[in-house]
Amino acid sequence: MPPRILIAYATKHETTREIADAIAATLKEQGIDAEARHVGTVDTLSGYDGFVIGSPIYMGKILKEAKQFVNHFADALHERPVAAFAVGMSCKDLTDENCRKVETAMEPVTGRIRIRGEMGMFAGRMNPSFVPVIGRFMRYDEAKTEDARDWEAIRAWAGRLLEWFGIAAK
Ligand SMILES: Cc1cc2nc3c(=O)[nH]c(=O)nc-3n(C[C@H](O)[C@H](O)[C@H](O)COP(=O)(O)O)c2cc1C
Repeated sequence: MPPRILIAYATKHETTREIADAIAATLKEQGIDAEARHVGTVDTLSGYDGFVIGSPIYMGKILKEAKQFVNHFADALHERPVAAFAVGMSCKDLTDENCRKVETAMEPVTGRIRIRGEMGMFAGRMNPSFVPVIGRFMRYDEAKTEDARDWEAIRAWAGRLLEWFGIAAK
C-alpha cells in the first residue's frame, strides 16, 4: 500500500482548493496516495501517514474552519508529520513584514501543532466579487481580477514534503 497523505484545506472562493489539488497531484506523481479534502469533511485522521493543512488569509486571519480543524485534531496530530501553507495576496511580495503577517495569521496552526519543513506561503487570487459589501471601504475595495498563483513554486514546495515527513517516494 502506498503511503497516504491528506491535504486538508479551508477556502471561501476555491483558490486554496485548487492549490491543495495541485499539491495532491505532485504527491501522486511521487507514488503517494494523496487526497485533498475540505477541512469540514474530515472526521477521522486514521489511515493517513502525513498531513498538509492549508488556509487562505482574510483580514490578517486564517479561516475559522481551519482553526476548528486544528483545535479538533491537535492531539491526534501530535508528533505526526504535518506541514502547513497559507494563501494570501501578501504572499506575492514576501518581504520580512509580509512574512511576519503570514506567520502571525498561521499561529492558530503553528501554536498547536509542530510543523515540519518550511511553511508554504502562496500568492492567491483576487476578484472584486470576493469583497463583501461591508468591506468596500477597505483596501481590498480596489481589488482587480488577478490570479497571482505561482504553480511552479507550489509544486516545488509540494515536492519537498516527503523529505520533510521522512516518507520514502516510490
Ligand atoms: C476581504 C478580503 C480580505 C483579504 N485579506 C487578506 C489579508 O489580510 N492578507 C492576505 O495576504 N490576503 C488577503 N486577501 C486575499 C485572499 O487571501 C485571496 O483572495 C485568496 O486567494 C482567497 O482564497 P480562497 O479563494 O481559497 O478563499 C483578502 C481577500 C479579501 C477578499
